[in-house]
Amino acid sequence: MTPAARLQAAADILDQLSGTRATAEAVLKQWGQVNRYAGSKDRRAIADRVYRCLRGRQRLLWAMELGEKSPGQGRALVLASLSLIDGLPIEEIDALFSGGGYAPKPLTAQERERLVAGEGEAPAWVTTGLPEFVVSRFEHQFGKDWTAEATALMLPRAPIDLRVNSAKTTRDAMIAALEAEGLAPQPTPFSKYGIRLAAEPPPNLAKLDIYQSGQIEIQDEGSQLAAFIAGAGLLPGASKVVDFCAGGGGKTLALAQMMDGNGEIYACDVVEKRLKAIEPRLIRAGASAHFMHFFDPDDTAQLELLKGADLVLVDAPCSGSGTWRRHPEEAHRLNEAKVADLHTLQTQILDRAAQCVKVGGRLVYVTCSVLDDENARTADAFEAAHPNYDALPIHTLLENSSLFIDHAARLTKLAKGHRLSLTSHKTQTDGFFIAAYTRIQ
Ligand SMILES: C[S@@+](CC[C@H](N)C(=O)[O-])C[C@H]1O[C@@H](n2cnc3c(N)ncnc32)[C@H](O)[C@@H]1O
Repeated sequence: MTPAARLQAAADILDQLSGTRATAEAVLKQWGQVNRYAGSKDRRAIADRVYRCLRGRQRLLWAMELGEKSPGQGRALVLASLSLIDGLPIEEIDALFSGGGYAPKPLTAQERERLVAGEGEAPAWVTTGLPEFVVSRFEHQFGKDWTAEATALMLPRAPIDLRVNSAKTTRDAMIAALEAEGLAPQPTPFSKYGIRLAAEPPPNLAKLDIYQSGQIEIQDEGSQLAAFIAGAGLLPGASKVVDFCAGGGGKTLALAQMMDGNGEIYACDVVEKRLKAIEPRLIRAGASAHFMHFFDPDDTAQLELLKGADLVLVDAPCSGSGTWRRHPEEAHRLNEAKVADLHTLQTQILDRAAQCVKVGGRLVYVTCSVLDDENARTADAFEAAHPNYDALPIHTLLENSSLFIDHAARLTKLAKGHRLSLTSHKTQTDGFFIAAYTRIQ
């Protein structure tokens, strides 16, 4: 493909994305399957352009004087990205937008005028890339750090983190194996089982033997820490662990690793299809002895089966705003009404999950959101409604986490009592919120 044809493809994919709920990754993959003539270099260049446009979306739309819902955004985003992000002069853009062959149509007079005018004085929410309604929340939550927090969350491409399965191998062995593949792995700072790879060039991990044999899993360090903090000092040893919102099983697997073959883990979710995805992962990781369970929120008999747990982890459905550096397209699909609905759902789920913890047992609430509506506010609501739970200070968990976590003192400093927020700015992880409780009666 010519560079110009790649730009047209990126514009088409961006248009397709604005009319779907699918992730950018899925749309790009599907495009590659349909357009077989595109080689791997073409696909990489197109994906790179799409992500540049998604990360800079607010700023680029602003410069082209387009609103959130204006049609024809794909072409405008690509044009503005060439000018404002890549710094191409207008003559070079003209040469690419020639209209010949598979190249995009020539610039209109209006497009030319906007490109020449540049972006002018854009307000902060435009330059940080946050959705507009999130800006006041960030200002309130992070004070003077809010732009640094927003920029770290929205603009850079996130690295790829792996969790090493200690039942099968060691981190040193996996670092050596990845180096032998020509990659440049680094140990993550906090998780003792974490390895970090640069996002570029994207490594094809699924083809590696160490992946296929369950020695490594892809999991952000923040997600590893959430599981390791939840089980700190309790695992291995606890006999009944419930992963109440197990989804695809990222944290189930990390908990299984901590359990080291002891006890039973109940992986629950309301979406059976998601749970099914855990099975092959558990088998690959050598943790297939753990029990899996489909959970219907209206079925009290199922809830009975889960009661008496030593640990219940509620990795609740949330906006996923802490992962926007990986899924920039999701940021612009969120709105205030959805956030309010999520807060209500989270309090309902916590209320059910709390019934499953035995007296003396532990409940840990986790989100991959950076919004107080889903974090502090949901925790406040839970605490107000459950006087039978005491706050469990994060520092006591971190003091008992040395099997799994390094530099715990740095994390302790970030904790506020029994609550801990990880952010892309502060911990170079996806954004996570963790709140821990002990059931006292
Ligand atoms: C953040 S995701 C879980 C991610 C997963 N724990 C991991 O680490 O890969 C939240 C999950 O909660 C599930 N969920 C939604 N409503 C639920 C409910 N009422 N009870 C239990 N799970 C629910 C969703 O289907 C989704 O899989």
